[in-house]
Amino acid sequence: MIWPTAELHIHIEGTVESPFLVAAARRNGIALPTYDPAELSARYVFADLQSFLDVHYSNLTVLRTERDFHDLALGYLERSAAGGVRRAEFFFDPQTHINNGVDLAVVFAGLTSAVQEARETVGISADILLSFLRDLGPDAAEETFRAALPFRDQFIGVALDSTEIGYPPSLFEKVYAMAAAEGLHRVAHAGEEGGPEYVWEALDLLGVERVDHGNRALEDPALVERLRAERIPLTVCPLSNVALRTAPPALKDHPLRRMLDEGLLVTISSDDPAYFGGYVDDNFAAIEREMGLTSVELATLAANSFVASFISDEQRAGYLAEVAETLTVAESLASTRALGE
Ligand code: HPA
Ligand SMILES: [Zn+2]
Repeated sequence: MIWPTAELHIHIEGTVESPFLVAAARRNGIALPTYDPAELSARYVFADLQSFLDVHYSNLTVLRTERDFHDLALGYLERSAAGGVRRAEFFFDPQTHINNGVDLAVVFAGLTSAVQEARETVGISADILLSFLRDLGPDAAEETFRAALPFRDQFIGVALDSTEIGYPPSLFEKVYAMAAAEGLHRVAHAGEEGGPEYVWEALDLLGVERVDHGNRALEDPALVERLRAERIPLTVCPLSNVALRTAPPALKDHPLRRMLDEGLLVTISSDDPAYFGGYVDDNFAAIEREMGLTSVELATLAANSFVASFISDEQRAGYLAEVAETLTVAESLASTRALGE
């Protein structure tokens, strides 16, 4: 079953599939360790977040031109639309590209034209979140934010990613206040590798509307209560967590089970699908298969994604009706199967 969903935790740079990487490297004359896409993908075995980020940032030197960013984002939007995604709110890391010598105007031009094209061709609604690299520190984030202000109408919010431990949300209070003053949405990665205190800080000091990952919030009962009471969404990425060893190796042991049981507003996303084994539909298929989630639970996750997304109430109502219809179909298929057994 393909569930209609909103994908809320997706790094556009993490959608750089190996064949695309090789093609862009050849076009732009950038050296890669190998030009065999299968060999590149075979190297994607990670011990933790940092070991992934090292490979990821090294790959991203291939992205140079407006076309590169356009084709990357369009490829993601088309692929995810085919997997049921109706709405995507994707991150990009401006600092990575600026540090690679690419002008911010080039990045925005490519991404924004892809968003427009995909809306027309495959009917997906998408918006862009500007994400700061926490390991480059608060001054760099503020400088990046000021550099992005001329493009204010091309992104709807700010985010925080990269190496978590040692770079707590508190460092970024000022830049988040600047974003709030601009009327931008605010989200942040917290509790992926960092402890519950990172999630508290993201809520209390950055004023985030959603927490990206948030897995380690479960270690603190008072925090779980806060997330539940305030209906704060967690954008959970099951296949990413297994690949980066931030969850147990077997999906059946993933904290998603407890999050659902605790009544948290959990959503499912793919994070960096080119590296972690799949897109949102692949994540749904994996949790259904490995965790034995019921159709009602899968529908809840799909509905939660629209509840948590930055869309109008009218759009939300339309998407939620679609989730309800899909649940009806899933349940009738299940009862037909049961009758045949
Ligand atoms: O999962 C992630 N965590 C932090 N930073 C990232 N940048 C890309 N993916 C990630
Ligand atoms: Zn992420």
